[in-house]
Amino acid sequence: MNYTKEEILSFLTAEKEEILDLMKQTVNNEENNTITYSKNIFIPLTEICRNDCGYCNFKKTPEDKNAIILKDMDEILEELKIAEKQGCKEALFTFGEDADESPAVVKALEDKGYKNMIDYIYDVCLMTLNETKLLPHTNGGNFSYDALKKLKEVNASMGLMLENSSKRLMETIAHRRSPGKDPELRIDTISNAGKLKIPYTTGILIGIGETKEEIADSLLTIKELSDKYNHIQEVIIQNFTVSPGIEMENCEEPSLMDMIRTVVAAKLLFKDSDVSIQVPPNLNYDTAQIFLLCGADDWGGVSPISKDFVNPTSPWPALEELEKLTNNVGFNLTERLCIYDKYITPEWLNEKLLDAISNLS
Ligand SMILES: O=c1nc2n(C[C@H](O)[C@H](O)[C@H](O)CO)c3cc(O)ccc3cc-2c(=O)[nH]1
Ligand SMILES: C[C@H]1O[C@@H](n2cnc3c(N)ncnc32)[C@H](O)[C@@H]1O
Ligand code: MET
Ligand code: SF4
Repeated sequence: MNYTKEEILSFLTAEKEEILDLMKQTVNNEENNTITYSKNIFIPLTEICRNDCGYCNFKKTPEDKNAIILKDMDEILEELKIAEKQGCKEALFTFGEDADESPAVVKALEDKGYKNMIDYIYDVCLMTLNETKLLPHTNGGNFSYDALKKLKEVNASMGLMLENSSKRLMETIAHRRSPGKDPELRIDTISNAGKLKIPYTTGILIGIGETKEEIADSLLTIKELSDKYNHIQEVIIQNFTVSPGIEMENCEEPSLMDMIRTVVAAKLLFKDSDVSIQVPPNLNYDTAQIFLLCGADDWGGVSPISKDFVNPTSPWPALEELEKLTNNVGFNLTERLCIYDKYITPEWLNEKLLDAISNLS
């Protein structure tokens, strides 16, 4: 639907009967009762990052003894093989942005015969396709048009969280040390992915100091990108989660009501667009079911073997448990690939990727 900013804002501030009524609107017209997830393995290629987000518990510096400067291909392949045995179908490569601005990473790349991070990521994804049945999904921050063009060849889908479209946040604890979180830059990356026809995942992070108006703007920004390029397969509504030691350790997590309102608003906005609304179950362990009643229809990547390195203190529910809690509120649970079915066509994928996908079934 095409809602105005005022209408979205009214969803984001709805109370009592009003929010219950909106929740009914999100679910009632649901043609099918299916909630999806992707069985994956999460592999961080590097923990070095040019940004330093106030909420981040992932990034490390080269001085950190345990930092992953650059994960070895052999090690990656070993992990992928274990994942394959467990039936995982997605290799989620998530890592710090522009890590090769750091001399420690440049050195590690040179030692392996690489000049830059993009060439390394490409070869890791290519290895994944050649040596395993898993499909790569890369989420590693902003990439240039040319880098995206290259990575498209070896990724079934890719992703980048918009986080929020507000420039103001660039002056706050959340993003003041993160040039890569400039919304203009993120919108450019997401647009370029659209121009290149890359099936794409994006979303917003709730509870990082944004106003409701800024949430409304962010959702409308994603809607505009989605309408223009049709490449947005899912929108993640992610709640900021405190973990010990982050700069925003003492900041408040978003309330359940605000998450409910945001999921409802996102669902209503994207209802006619065939775009999924994803809420990660591990960040909402006790309340996840409520979001299914607000129109969320995807749990995202769930891993039976790796942790969520971005939110390491939030373990995923076991798949049996996820199924139980999904069934409990009247929905079925179905596995999906990292690329949604409607994108599995030559318009979106090259032959190599189409072959890899047909080998899966
Ligand atoms: O386990 C996680 N998976 C995250 N994923 C993975 C995601 O749930 C799945 O890879 C996609 O749904 C594709 O199957 C992201 C993927 C993106 O493209 C962009 C952002 C994220 C964020 C997370 C995250 O914080 N934790
Ligand atoms: C991979 C994605 O994880 C999200 N992310 C980063 N740190 C946190 C946190 N503390 N809580 C929740 N989500 C977070 C960001 O949105 C990033 O883009
Ligand atoms: C590890 S966070 C996710 C990938 C990237 N660093 C970003 O914030 O967009
Ligand atoms: S959230 Fe991503 S971009 Fe921000 S510091 Fe962490 S790794 Fe870097």
